[in-house]
This record gives sequence, structure tokens and C-alpha cells, in this order.
Amino acid sequence: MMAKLFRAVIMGPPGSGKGTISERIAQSFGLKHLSSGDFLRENIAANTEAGVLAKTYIERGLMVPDHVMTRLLLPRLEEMTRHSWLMDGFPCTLAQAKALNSTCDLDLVISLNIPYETLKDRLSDRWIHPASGRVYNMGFNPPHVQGRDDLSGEPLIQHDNDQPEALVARLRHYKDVAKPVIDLYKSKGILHMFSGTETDRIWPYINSLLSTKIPSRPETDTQHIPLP
Ligand SMILES: Nc1nc2c(ncn2[C@@H]2O[C@H](COP(=O)(O)OP(=O)(O)OP(=O)(O)O)[C@@H](O)[C@H]2O)c(=O)[nH]1
Ligand SMILES: Nc1ccn([C@@H]2O[C@H](COP(=O)(O)O)[C@@H](O)[C@H]2O)c(=O)n1
Repeated sequence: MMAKLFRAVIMGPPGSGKGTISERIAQSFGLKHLSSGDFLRENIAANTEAGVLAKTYIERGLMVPDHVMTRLLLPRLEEMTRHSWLMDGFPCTLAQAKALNSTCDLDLVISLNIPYETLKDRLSDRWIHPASGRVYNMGFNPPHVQGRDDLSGEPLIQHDNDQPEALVARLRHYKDVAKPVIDLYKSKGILHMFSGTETDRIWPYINSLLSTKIPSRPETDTQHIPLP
């Protein structure tokens, strides 16, 4: 018999560890990690209509408008009828949350609450492999060879909008738009907030919460299934 499918969202400001924790959840519980940032980058690389539009915002360090995000992501989620998933970075506005709500019922929302100083330190030290989206931090998870991706050996880059000047505006914007989303999920009784400065200390709490919600790893979700 097929296990019940599980749908979750992870929210948090830039640098709060959504991607890092999502990877751990995906590995431990067999949920498929869906990253809105990766979807955007794939669409930009493929020069889709939405990708071309999204690029003009991302290049300026701005949030992509709701109608572009929903047009891009909802059809992908609708296709995921057979898989349990964890969505990272979407929804991040109330309009996106309402649109998601009309597509599926979420089981759980994780919200990460990390102090500003910690975010600033992490992001100024974040290095990315643009082709794969693999993320490093020079202190927390450094690459084997400095400045090079572990798997491909290709050069790592830093994003301008990870630097402190751009970060202040990004965090202020996140606070404003995320509050009504957090309130919505709180009112539905599915919000779980985790605060702290270290992913390794937050992770055991998330792990034990999910262990109570996803008792066994669904057989069909243990393999890596590429998106259509
Ligand atoms: N020092 C330190 N770095 C961490 C910790 N957890 C994650 N990181 C690093 O912090 C950076 C941000 O983590 P991500 O997982 O990319 O955060 P995110 O919330 O997905 O960020 P966005 O993609 O900008 O929304 C990365 O360089 C991680 O390697 C931690 O506990 N300590
Ligand atoms: N709901 C979202 C999610 C992301 N963006 C834009 O994409 C950029 C990269 O996202 P990461 O999660 O990989 O950091 C981000 O800086 C935003 O410009 C968005 O607009 N809306």
C-alpha cells in the first residue's frame, strides 16, 4: 500500500539555512527537495518566458513578482502527484501562499528564525557552484579545495546580494512579506518555528518533529526522481 503523501514548506530569511536543512530532510525522510531558487535558475538557463522575466528582477536583487512565481511553480507542483515533497523558498508572500493553498493542502510549515548578525556572517562567507546550486560556507561546510566545487572542480562564485549592503534591504523586505504568511500558517495550526544560530543545533529538533509526522520513509520517494 502506498504511504500517505506528505507536503511541507520551509520558510526563512536569506541565509537561514533552508537549503541546508532541506537537503538533510530529503536525505533522512525521502521527501523530494524542491527549491524555488533552483527552479528560477533552471528557467533562466533554459531561456523560458518566465525565466527571462525572472532574470530581470533577480539581477537587480529584487523579488520575482507573485504572478511569475506562481506561473512557474504551481504547474510543477501539480505534476508531483505521486511524491512527498518539501518546498524551499516558496511561498514567500501572502499572495503566493493563497495560490499554493488552492493547489494543495500542506501538512507542515517549518519557519527558521535566525538572528541578523548570524545571517550576515553566513552569507558573506557563502560560495556557490552556479551550475548545480551546491552551496558552501568557508567555516561550516568548506569545499575540499578552496574556491572549487567538490564534484565538478569548477570555480565557485559569490553573489553580490549576499554582501552586507544588499542584505539589510533583503532582510527588511523578507520580514514585511513573510509576516502575514507566518500568521496564516499559524492560524491553520501547521506552523513550527525554530530559532537559533547553528543549523546543527536546530536540526535535531526538526528531525524529531518530522519523525513524529513521517513515521516511515515512503518507498516510492527514496529514489531521486528527476522533475518532468
Ligand atoms: N557558519 C554556519 N554556516 C551555516 C550554517 N548553516 C548553514 N550555513 C551556511 O550558510 C549559508 C546559507 O545557508 P543556505 O542553506 O544556503 O540558506 P538559505 O536559507 O537556503 O539561503 P537562501 O538561498 O539565500 O534563501 C550557506 O553558505 C551554508 O553553508 C551554520 O549553522 N553555521
Ligand atoms: N519565492 C521566491 C524565491 C526566490 N526568489 C528570487 O530567487 C533568488 C534566488 O533564490 P534562493 O532561494 O536560491 O536564494 C532570490 O534572491 C530572489 O531574487 C524570489 O523572488 N521569490
